[in-house]
Amino acid sequence: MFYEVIIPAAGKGTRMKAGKNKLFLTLFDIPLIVYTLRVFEQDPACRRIILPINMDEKAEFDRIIAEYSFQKPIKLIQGGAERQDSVYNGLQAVNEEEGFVLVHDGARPFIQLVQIAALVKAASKSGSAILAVPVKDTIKKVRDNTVLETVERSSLWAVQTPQAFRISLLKKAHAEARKKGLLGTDEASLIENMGLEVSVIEGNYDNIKITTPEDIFFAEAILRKNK
Ligand SMILES: Nc1ccn([C@@H]2O[C@H](COP(=O)(O)OP(=O)(O)OP(=O)(O)O)[C@@H](O)[C@H]2O)c(=O)n1
Ligand SMILES: C[C@](O)(CO)[C@H](O)COP(=O)(O)O
Repeated sequence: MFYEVIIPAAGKGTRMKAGKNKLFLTLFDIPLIVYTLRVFEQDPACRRIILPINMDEKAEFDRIIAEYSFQKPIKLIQGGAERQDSVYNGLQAVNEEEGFVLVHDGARPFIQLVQIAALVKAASKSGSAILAVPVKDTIKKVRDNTVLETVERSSLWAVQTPQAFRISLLKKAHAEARKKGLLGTDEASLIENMGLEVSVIEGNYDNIKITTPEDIFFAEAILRKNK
């Protein structure tokens, strides 16, 4: 099953406190975004990469793409104010109506091909599929530094990317969200908003999103572990 992947890469990396797009930070001297791009470069099922970026950073992305000799088509497009806007803009570059599209955070460099294959297979059946891992911590709702309630942990999963969708379904969900002014933190929530089923495939805990400064150290530990 072939697919195109949208890799949102237009964020500011505010929580990383690096003063620049965290995707340009290096892990053992290689930019974070290179690790993510390499996975899809190596996946024969991936036909094309669509990269929503801040066009002010285009020269840096062009330099990285040239330096690391990516051969697969990578289409740079303008990202948006929110991650959802960047993905929406990316969808406008997906020409087909049939087939599948994946959305994967540029900030998740450790996705593995075997997980992508399982995800696409699940999406081919249900139309929508996400990777997630069971929550390990106790989760509580808190307000004003006071516990409101403890959330039953057995049904809680920490959601990751990629998320895989039938193209027509995701386009409809984004259009519906725009109409309703709905802003979700992932694509699956827009599908759920339409009352549609989303399959969940268990991923692994290595597939972290590099978000805050300590994640760089976790990332380098994962790279050392997987060498
Ligand atoms: N307007 C945005 C915001 C985020 N992203 C991308 O979406 C992914 C996940 O977002 P996140 O981890 O939140 O990245 P940032 O938005 O850069 O981080 P922060 O929220 O700390 O600023 C990242 O690859 C980021 O580049 C994007 O393409 N467009
Ligand atoms: C899509 C996501 O990675 C699933 O966990 C997450 O919601 C992205 O959140 P962010 O704040 O945009 O990084």
